Amino acid sequence: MASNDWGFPSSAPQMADSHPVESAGAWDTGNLHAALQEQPAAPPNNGDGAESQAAEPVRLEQKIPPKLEGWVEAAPYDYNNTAPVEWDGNSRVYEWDGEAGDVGPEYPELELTLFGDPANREHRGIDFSKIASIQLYQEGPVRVDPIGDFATAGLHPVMEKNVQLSGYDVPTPIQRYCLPAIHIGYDVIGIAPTGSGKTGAYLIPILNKLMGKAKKLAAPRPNPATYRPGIDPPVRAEPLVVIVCPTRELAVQIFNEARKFCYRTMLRPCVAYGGGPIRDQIEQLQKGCDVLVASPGRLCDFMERPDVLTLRRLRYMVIDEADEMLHDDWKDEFDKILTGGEQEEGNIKYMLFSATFPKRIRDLAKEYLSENHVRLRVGRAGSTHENIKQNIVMVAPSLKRTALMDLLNSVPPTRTMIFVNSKRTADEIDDFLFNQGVPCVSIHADRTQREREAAMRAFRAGTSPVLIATGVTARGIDVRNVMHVINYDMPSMDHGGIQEYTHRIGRTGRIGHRGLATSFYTERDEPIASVLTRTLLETNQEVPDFLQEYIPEGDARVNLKFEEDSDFEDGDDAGGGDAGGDAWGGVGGDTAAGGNADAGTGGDGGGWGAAATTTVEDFGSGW
Ligand SMILES: Nc1ncnc2c1ncn2[C@@H]1O[C@H](COP(=O)(O)OP(=O)(O)OP(=O)(O)O)[C@@H](O)[C@H]1O
Repeated sequence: MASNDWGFPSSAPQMADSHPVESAGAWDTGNLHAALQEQPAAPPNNGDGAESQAAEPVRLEQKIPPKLEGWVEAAPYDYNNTAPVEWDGNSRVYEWDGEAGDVGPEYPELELTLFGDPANREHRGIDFSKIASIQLYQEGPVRVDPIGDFATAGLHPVMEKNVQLSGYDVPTPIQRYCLPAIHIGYDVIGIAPTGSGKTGAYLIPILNKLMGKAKKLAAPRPNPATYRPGIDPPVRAEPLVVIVCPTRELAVQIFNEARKFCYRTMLRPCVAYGGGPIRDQIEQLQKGCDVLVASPGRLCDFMERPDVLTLRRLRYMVIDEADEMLHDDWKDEFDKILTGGEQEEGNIKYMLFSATFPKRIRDLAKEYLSENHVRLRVGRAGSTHENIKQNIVMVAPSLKRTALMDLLNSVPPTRTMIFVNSKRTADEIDDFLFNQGVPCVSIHADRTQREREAAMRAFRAGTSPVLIATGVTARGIDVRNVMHVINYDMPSMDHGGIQEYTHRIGRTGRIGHRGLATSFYTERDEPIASVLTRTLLETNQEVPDFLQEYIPEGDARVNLKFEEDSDFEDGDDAGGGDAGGDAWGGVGGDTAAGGNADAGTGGDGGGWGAAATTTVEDFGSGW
């Protein structure tokens, strides 16, 4: 389709021309095509344990539609497939046979499974000049000196190798500060944009710190080389590290990262998540578990079985996607996890991470974190970054489906995530797109875990490059080369509002890559209009005509104010010390005025979440 009535880019070159801030090349077709060529027809080894298991999910109609030009063929779900389910939680981990000292030997075959093909390991296309210019703010009673690179970070040689194998050449800003903070032994709150490496920011230093000490700290476990499940006596899981996150998909993803960083160490990672096979999960735990990644419901369930799990050895508790975890829906589980598992208070370091930062996290932090904790923030909490080009398109509700097809046809076929606000819409859009020949899958809370895992595998493998999801199920999901995020429904202000928008569009433009986010806007979305407009302005995006009336008066960029900042409490900074009120709020402002900002190369205001012209005062002053 050459043109359309919706204002979509009608071809990739037009996208290049229409990008308001980037120099030539940011949106050229070369980037898009290169990314597309990185999607192999056969499932690639993404190092996520998904390589050989792609399957398709359920949808209402199963007749195979004609293939849509440019896309791989849409495949129906195979109800006759009676093969045993390959649960993600059973993916192979490095197993130490107890004889090799603190560090185990290399296993090239497992290395390939964990880290993928060496040819694909480096993170091509990352704009590290941008990363170096990102501003980071430290606040609170303690400050740390950042590391410059991984080589001089004091990592154990095996961890350094694992970092290399993961394709990490240069630490991201949140990693530069988290590594020393966790190494020294502080509690940490880390707030950084979507896709900026928060998982590595806590996993690398925590596991590094435990390396070499596992013999002393970890519970005894059977020798995996000789252990016979069901015959030999099992052990109870006594993890040193627990990582809690809100969704099953994210738990699996973090587990897969932990599998990489635990390679050749004595530390054994496990994952526990709702919907997954409880028996298998218990069997895994009974082989010993040092690092447990879990969704809250299943974790609480296991905590009630003291023969399966105890937290008495716990040293590190990480809460990922902390703001979602603090949602009232999770309150009971959360209280229980933080206080009800035999853990020894005083021995545990707490870490909270998220891209968005509502007041609830700050209150929780005060309750659980030690007074001497480190608070790190990259850009304004909840800000989106300029790597993502954001288009907002006015669409009549009745024409959304047509608009969606036009949109998909107006850019080259690429890995795409489509967000909707209800499970029903997810089903309907999945059905609709499938029947149009679009190779899609969908996930939402009513799907069985088997279907959810099959859908994620197919999406990661590229056999179904379009994923339809409700917002919450896709929190934190990291899939390479998602080039386009579509908000078929704009997030509602009652369910996450602009923070939800930030998390959703953050599925693209990750770790220095570029991405496109297109959001359908209807008259019913008026409640989000004002904060959406300010978000667009903050990251130098084009504001469409129908949102012009929401641009703040005066110098628009200077007058940006965000509700979530307005409840920052003055004088709540236990130590402060840096000039200018030590705020976390500054977005690309003058370092002197903005407190303890680290702008790497001096900052051009063009980094992730950084908008050059806003001042610190606009966002309040500290906690
Ligand atoms: N230093 C690094 N160099 C190269 N790639 C990295 C580095 N750190 C992390 N990555 C990769 O960047 C991607 C995004 O990282 P991650 O998922 O941790 O982001 P995040 O900040 O947790 O995002 P979100 O807020 O959306 O959950 C991952 O694929 C990860 O492997």
